[in-house]
Order: sequence, then structure tokens, then C-alpha cells
Amino acid sequence: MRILTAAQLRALDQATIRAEKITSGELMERAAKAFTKAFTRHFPDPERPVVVVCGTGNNGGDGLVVARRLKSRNYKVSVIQANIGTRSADNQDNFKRLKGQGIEVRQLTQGDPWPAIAPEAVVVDALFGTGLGRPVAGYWAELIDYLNALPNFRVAVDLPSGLSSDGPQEGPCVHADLTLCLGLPKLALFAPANTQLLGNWELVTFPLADPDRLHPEVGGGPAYQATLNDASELGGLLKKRYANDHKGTFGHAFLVAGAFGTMGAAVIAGRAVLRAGAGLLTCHIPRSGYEIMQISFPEAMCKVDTHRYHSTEIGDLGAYDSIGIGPGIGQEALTVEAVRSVLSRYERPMVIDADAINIIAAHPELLKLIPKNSLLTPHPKEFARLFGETEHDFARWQVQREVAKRNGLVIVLKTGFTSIATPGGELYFNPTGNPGMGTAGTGDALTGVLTGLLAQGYDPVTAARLGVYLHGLAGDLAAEELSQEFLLAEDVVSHLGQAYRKLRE
Ligand SMILES: NC(=O)C1=CN([C@@H]2O[C@H](COP(=O)(O)OP(=O)(O)OC[C@H]3O[C@@H](n4cnc5c(N)ncnc54)[C@H](OP(=O)(O)O)[C@@H]3O)[C@@H](O)[C@H]2O)[C@H](O)CC1
Ligand SMILES: [K+]
Repeated sequence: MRILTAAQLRALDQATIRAEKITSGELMERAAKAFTKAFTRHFPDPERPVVVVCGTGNNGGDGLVVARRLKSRNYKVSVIQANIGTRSADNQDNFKRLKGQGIEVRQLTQGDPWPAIAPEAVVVDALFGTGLGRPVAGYWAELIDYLNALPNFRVAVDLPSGLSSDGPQEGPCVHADLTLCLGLPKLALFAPANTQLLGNWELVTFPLADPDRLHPEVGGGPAYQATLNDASELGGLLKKRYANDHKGTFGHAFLVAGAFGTMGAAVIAGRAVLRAGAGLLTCHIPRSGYEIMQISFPEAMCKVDTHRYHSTEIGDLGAYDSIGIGPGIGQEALTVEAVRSVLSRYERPMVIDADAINIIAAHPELLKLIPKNSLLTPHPKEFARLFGETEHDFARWQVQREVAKRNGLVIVLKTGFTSIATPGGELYFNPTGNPGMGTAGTGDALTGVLTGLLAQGYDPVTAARLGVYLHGLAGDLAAEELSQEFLLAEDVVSHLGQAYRKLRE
């Protein structure tokens, strides 16, 4: 699913109107109908009052339609009409259509005292959406502050009012508890800095023209900002397994992980390699890790380093279909040389994580040695060490894209909505995963999953998109069963089976 800018979304609306020979009012009706359906799912009790705060653009127009539709479902709904500017045509029409419906409408004009809102009411925020042209200021900014200070539950129509859809946040913004985003996702939904403003968000879909078919009109195509990975597409990318396949078919993965005190990273990553479906796994570990590995993970083969505590000399790499390097390896001088040697000798895409990333950050000349199309999986701090600090999320995505393209790498930036930048210049966002996965070892599990997918012959971009999705979905399924608090990395790994099953459905 494409992520469009506000301007592209406007063009897509127009393209939909032309292609389907509908009016803009009918399109607004579609959007508001879908919103109302989602809203009533969240708030099934019609006795709970709903106050819709409407602006004068089409976001306000959506709000007016939502009020009318909620009223027809017997909700106790009223409207606060903020007279911000000139009403859009569809706003005007829908304002007229409120008459005679028995809906209380309170007008709010600059300078008016703030309207009282009962604390149990759900506030529907329809002041501004994607048409925001500048930071909100003056009286309307104070209205936003007033709404934010209320104890009420706030549901944003499309976006929290005041949120910049395509760039860093400027100015005041409604703090939504729930955002029901209309039609297609906007980039702002994925920015970690916007988490508090958006609350939980959901996409509310309704029939819109396909932006890929209409991209000349929408001004998109390669210029689309990004893509949100969805199950329907990813499910189709899973490889089939055939009766005569065997462990050789599914690849032999090699993992360089663990050191004295961090052998758990090797165990978790190793399990994930095989649970993701690789046929064979060899782990390179320091001598002191040998018993730990063999006992806790008998399915793995071990190559033991000459050093007792660290990996220092890594032998022949020719036999392996994929390599994962980094979890728990530390940054000892001899390990740095071992990493350098692996990077310079291996010629196929590999997975580089954790300490291997920190080693590369400390020795930038290593970046050029990384085999083309390899996967780098930094979290934001590691990303900053590698590629420098950025001012905001949007700038970081830009840098992520540039460095992926320039170096021919797949860069997996691990955030709430992990982003994947490809050598071809695309940016994908992942929708699965939950805060319960912020626990030790889940990153090692991801390294394992990605290494396991590469071993099975998935191309690196598909491996990244699938691996991040499956890892997050396994975490979601585990959290559903066990709670977010309880979650351990091994729970994520042990739910990979269910995640595969669900994705194949
Ligand atoms: N396909 C869909 O998803 C559909 C979504 N729809 C909804 O339409 C809005 C976008 O509507 P639009 O009319 O383009 O814009 P807004 O309603 O968000 O706001 C425009 C009005 O607000 C004024 N404005 C903008 N910034 C400010 C500001 N900082 N201070 C005061 N006033 C501001 C603007 O006035 P200008 O002076 O800038 O011209 C407009 O009056 C989208 O979010 C969805 O909710 C449609 O229903 C169609 C389908
Ligand atoms: K809004």
C-alpha cells in the first residue's frame, strides 16, 4: 500500500472522482461512512455523547457527515462548528444537510469563550486534516490547547489537527488517543516523534483509485514517498515447499555471534535462523561458548574459535548460503579484524547487526567492504553512529534512503514502524510489532530470521520485508497470548510458526 503526500492524495481524490464519475461529495461520503463504521466499532454505546469539532475545510466536512451518520444510528451527537475560514463546497453542502436532523450545532468564532464539553463525551477532532498549510496560530491554536487540556477521549479524523502530514511537526497539534486515518497512509504516521500525537492509529479504507495505475495523474510512480508492507502482498512472496525438498534446498546459514557473557545472543539468533526455515546452521563462537551452544541448541553445528572469549579467526566461508554477523560479538581489536576479514572474503549478501554495526561505525573504511545488497539492521542509535545525527525522523529517512542507494545496501532501521531502504531507492514501512518487543534479544532474533531467509534464497529486499514482518507478527501473536510485559525474545522466536501460518492464509 502506497504512502502518499498530501498533494498526491489530493490528486488521487481528483483521479478517483474522474475515473469513477462520482462527485467530490460522494467521495467525502465514502470516507466519512468508513470512518463512522470504524468509530462505532470502537464506541458501540450510542448513549455515550459524541462532540464533533469541525473546521471549514474537507476535514471539517468529513466531521459533519460523521455527525449526520452517527445521528442516524441514534448516537447522542452534537457539533461544534469552528468558523476558521471560508467553507469548502462539500463542507457547505454537508452543513446544510445537518438541518432538521435534530443535531445541536454550536458556532465558535474567534474570541468566543471555550465551549463546555461533558467529560464523558468522545471528542471527534475534525478541525484540519491534510489541508493544513502552515502551523496553527492564535485563537485556533488556543482551541487546540483547550481540547488537549480536557480529560476527554479524542479521536482524530484522518490526522490529529495541526499535524504535518509530510514533514517534521511545527506548531500546536491535537493529542489524539486514536487516529482513524482515511484512505491511504501518510508519512507522519510512521514518525517516532509523532507517537504521542497520534495515539493508536488505524487505517480506515474505502474505495479509491489505484495510485499505481493512475500515477501519471497523481504525480507518483517512482516519486511515491514510500510503501506500507501489507500481508496480502507479502503472503504472495513466500516460497512454496515441495515434496522432494530437503535441508540442502533450504540453505546452510552461518552465524558469527556471541562472546563470553553474551552467548545468549548466539542462542537466540541461531534458533531464529532455523525457525525461519533455513536447512542447516553453523555457528562460529568463542571456545568458552561451546558447551552452552551445544546443550541449549543441539540443532546447530559449532565452529569454535581459537580464542576462549571472543571470535578472532573465522575460517572458510565458501560453503554458506548466508551469513549473519554481530549479535553479542563485542568490539575487541581481534574481533574487529575478524569482521574485516569476513566482509572482505564473503561475496554474497549477508546480515550485519549489533556489534558488527558498531565496529563498522568505528572503522568507516569497512563500509566499502560490505558485500552488495547486504542487510544492515541498526536501531536509531546505531544508525546515528554509522551515518550521523539527523534533525528529525523525516531527515533520517532521507539519509537512510541515500546511504542505501549509494552503498548498494538494504538498510533496516529498527523503530516502532521499522523502515527498510533498498539499493533501488524504495522505502518500505512495516506494520507489525509492539512495544512488548522492546526487550533483550529481540534484535538478535531478527538477525536470525533475516539470515535464515537469505539462506533459503529469498532476494535481500524480500528477505528484509518478509523477515521484519514475520518477526513483528510473531511478537504480536506472542503478546496476544502472553501480554506485552511478559514477552521474551524466545517467545518471539517460538511464535514464528504461527506467524508463517497466518501470513500464508
Ligand atoms: N481521499 C481521502 O482520504 C479523502 C479525504 N477527505 C478529507 O479531506 C481532508 C483534506 O481537506 P482539505 O479541504 O484539503 O483540507 P483541511 O480540511 O485539512 O483544511 C483546509 C482548510 O483549513 C485552512 N487552513 C489550513 N491551514 C491552516 C492554519 N494553519 N490555520 C488556519 N486555517 C488553516 C485552509 O485555509 P487556507 O487559508 O489554507 O486556504 C482550508 O480552509 C482530509 O484530511 C480528509 O479528512 C475528503 O473527504 C475526500 C476524500
Ligand atoms: K483532524
